[in-house]
Amino acid sequence: MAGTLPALNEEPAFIKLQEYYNANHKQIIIKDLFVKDPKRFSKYSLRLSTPNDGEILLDYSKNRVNDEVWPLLIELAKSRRVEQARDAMFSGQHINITENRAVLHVALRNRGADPVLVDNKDVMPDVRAELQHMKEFTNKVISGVWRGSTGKQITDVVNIGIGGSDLGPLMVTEALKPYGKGLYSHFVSNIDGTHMAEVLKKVNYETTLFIIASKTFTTQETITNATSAKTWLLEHTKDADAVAKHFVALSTNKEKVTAFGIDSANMFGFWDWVGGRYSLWSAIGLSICLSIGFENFEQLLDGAHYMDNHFKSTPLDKNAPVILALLGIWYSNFYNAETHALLPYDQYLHRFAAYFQQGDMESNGKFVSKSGKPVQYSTGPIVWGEPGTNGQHAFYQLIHQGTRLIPCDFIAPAQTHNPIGGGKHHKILLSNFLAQTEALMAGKTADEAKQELTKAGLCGNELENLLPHKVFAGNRPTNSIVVKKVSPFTLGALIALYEHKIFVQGIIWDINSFDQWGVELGKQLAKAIEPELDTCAEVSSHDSSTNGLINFLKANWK
Ligand SMILES: O=P(O)(O)OC[C@H]1O[C@H](O)[C@@H](O)[C@@H](O)[C@@H]1O
Repeated sequence: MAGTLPALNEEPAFIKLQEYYNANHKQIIIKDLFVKDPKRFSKYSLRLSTPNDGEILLDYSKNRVNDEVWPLLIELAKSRRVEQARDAMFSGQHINITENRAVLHVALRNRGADPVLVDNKDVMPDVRAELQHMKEFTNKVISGVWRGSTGKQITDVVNIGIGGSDLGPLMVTEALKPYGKGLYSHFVSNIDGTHMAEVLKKVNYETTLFIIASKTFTTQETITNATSAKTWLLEHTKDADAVAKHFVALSTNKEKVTAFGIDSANMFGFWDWVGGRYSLWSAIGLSICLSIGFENFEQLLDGAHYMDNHFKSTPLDKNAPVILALLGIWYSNFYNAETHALLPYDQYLHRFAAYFQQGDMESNGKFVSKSGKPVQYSTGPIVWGEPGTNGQHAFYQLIHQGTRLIPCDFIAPAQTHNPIGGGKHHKILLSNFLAQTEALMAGKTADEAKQELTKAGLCGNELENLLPHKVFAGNRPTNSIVVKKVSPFTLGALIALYEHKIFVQGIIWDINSFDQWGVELGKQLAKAIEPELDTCAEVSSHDSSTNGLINFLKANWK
């Protein structure tokens, strides 16, 4: 396990970077770096060959990084003991210190024969047994052997979960729709009854399977939604035994699952060393299996395992997650970038940014270091994004010409699943992806803009007034990640790439990326407020704003 680290801002490698930044950052102009170095692309890009799914290209050459900064960033990773921390995670040490747990989502996709030890016990036999259970169940449901209580084949699967028990399965199910086996997938997460009500309108009780996904099985939203689903089913069937045919649970909490009325034979388990936001590889992935079939789910695991091996065995300067992490640190901690955009040029990846909002912000949204002291530097960025080209017509204006620096990751597949119009759509999509990264980097100078305006027939005051609005400063950094196709394998690799990026950043910032105490306070207060909503009397126990809001709602909800 890595020893105690100095505060990041006192780390010699960090101080060196700070000095370098102070003296030189104004001269780091990406487009000039390309002119100076014809080999820049090959120097600052990686090609990872997968066994069957082509190459994954990571182009990080369009960044404000030169041959002097890069070694300093690598030195920072070394001095923060990233390699030792990585090995501590893979070897099952209790790196989640506030919950005293190992962090071993990598074991869930350990496709080799190696044991993975947690507290001296090999967890792999249990992992494999649970996968086998998922496989058998998936095959039974898809083939129609598993039937509803009235003997009809299951047609619809409703995953009821929230946070890590929703976002991963939802994102992957959407991303891998072309691999669908014919069942309709639905996801209910929000406590807002509208979410459940709208799904129930679409499904038939005789042919619907509800998957109750909750690591703790105590999450208010999920248990309330699950109870409403059960009530709905029983209103339709009047047969209490129907629950066994229409409800399964994914959880670490057998006691609560049984108390809810789900037979433990219909429960798929996992372990406390699987964090919610890293759990799609566990039983929480059952709705993914039911959507794309178990073999494709295994491909997803294989892709993640491939990236795990890359992360484990590649020197830091050629290590894709480390590279992404260091670039993020460069912009967050030196350029004061506050956000990071994830921009997939693939409609199937439309929930990718939402998924990594939890992955990144719940992991690295921390203000104290592992030792409990407030940090004196920025930690996790605000992560956001939408698929291209939609985002271009919404928020790219600010990325191109706003006052903030927004590092962006562009993610694109070389091949589409839907080559409609003879491939025309995909060609246009890809040209937009390429144009955006080029435009963000190169910008448009006042001279160039002037020439354009002159050509368009403008002159005099009219030209001079418009000119400043037509200038693009450029030098806006982007990474481009290109896969051959969004397949189960490449998606698995892509997710693991970002998981490990988040891990590396957490290590450099010296924070615990694996707890989430920040979600607790709101939950506690909501529990206290709920009974206050039951009474008619005006409330005066809070601050005047909260009292005012409660009393307004009470006066208006009938
Ligand atoms: O799976 P569960 O236990 O229902 O938790 C769902 C979610 O709850 C909280 O918001 C957090 O703890 C998340 O990390 C978690 O994913």
